[in-house]
Amino acid sequence: MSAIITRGLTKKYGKFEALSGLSIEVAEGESFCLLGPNGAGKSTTISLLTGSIEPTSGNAVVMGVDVAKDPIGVKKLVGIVPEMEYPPSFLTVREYLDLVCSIRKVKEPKPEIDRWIEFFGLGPKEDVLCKDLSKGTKKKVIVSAALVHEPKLLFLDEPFLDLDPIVQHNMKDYLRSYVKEGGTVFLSTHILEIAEKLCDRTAILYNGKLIASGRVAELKHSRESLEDVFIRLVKEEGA
Ligand SMILES: Nc1ncnc2c1ncn2[C@@H]1O[C@H](COP(=O)(O)OP(=O)(O)OP(=O)(O)O)[C@@H](O)[C@H]1O
Repeated sequence: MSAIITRGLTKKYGKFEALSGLSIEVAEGESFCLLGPNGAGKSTTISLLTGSIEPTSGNAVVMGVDVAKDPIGVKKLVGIVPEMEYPPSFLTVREYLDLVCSIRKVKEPKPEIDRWIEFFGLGPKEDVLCKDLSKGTKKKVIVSAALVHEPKLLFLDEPFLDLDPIVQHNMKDYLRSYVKEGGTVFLSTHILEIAEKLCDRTAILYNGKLIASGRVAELKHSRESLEDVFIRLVKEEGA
């Protein structure tokens, strides 16, 4: 079954088209990477797929749910790490994760919360108000909140930003095993080295348009890295 299907997905702000007729399909159990220069439309795509904004035209179906018709229904099924989001300043780390578990109706929240607190080394900070955390620690809390209800599909918008190299490494390992066990990852990142290691397929956006998509290996010429592919395709498009 497809985890994500979009058909002609378009978002306009006035006359400006932030996303133009995106049609893609992501299978369950796949690790899919959305790439593109600044302003290409990556966050717009994730916001449309998670029901945070409405499309101007076209449609998206996520885990069998039509996003425009049931945006709340989609949120229940997926984990989301938005690009720019901080946990609520007035809650401690544990209180926030507790709140997320109760909203997502996690049956046994404590072991789940303990698991992510341990994974991200948040133990010494679990009773600290989120407003008093460092930027990277806030990111760890946001990622924990996306994972704590064990969703089958993860939307990750620059999830590695602000995380130290050890945490990035552990996250990569976790995401690999998550996909191996049947989870689906939809990742947007500028860290192409990570994208190359994690993703089976990719789509590259430029000025809101899809300029390339396919298996990472198939987009490469001979010895190219994903970074080489990205720079070549974006330069060709720009020219
Ligand atoms: N609310 C808005 N009103 C007007 N324009 C917007 C709005 N939100 C996004 N845009 C524009 O849509 C385009 C795509 O933005 P988006 O955030 O999706 O890009 P991105 O690929 O995620 O970029 P980055 O890599 O810099 O995060 C940009 O030109 C942006 O300025």
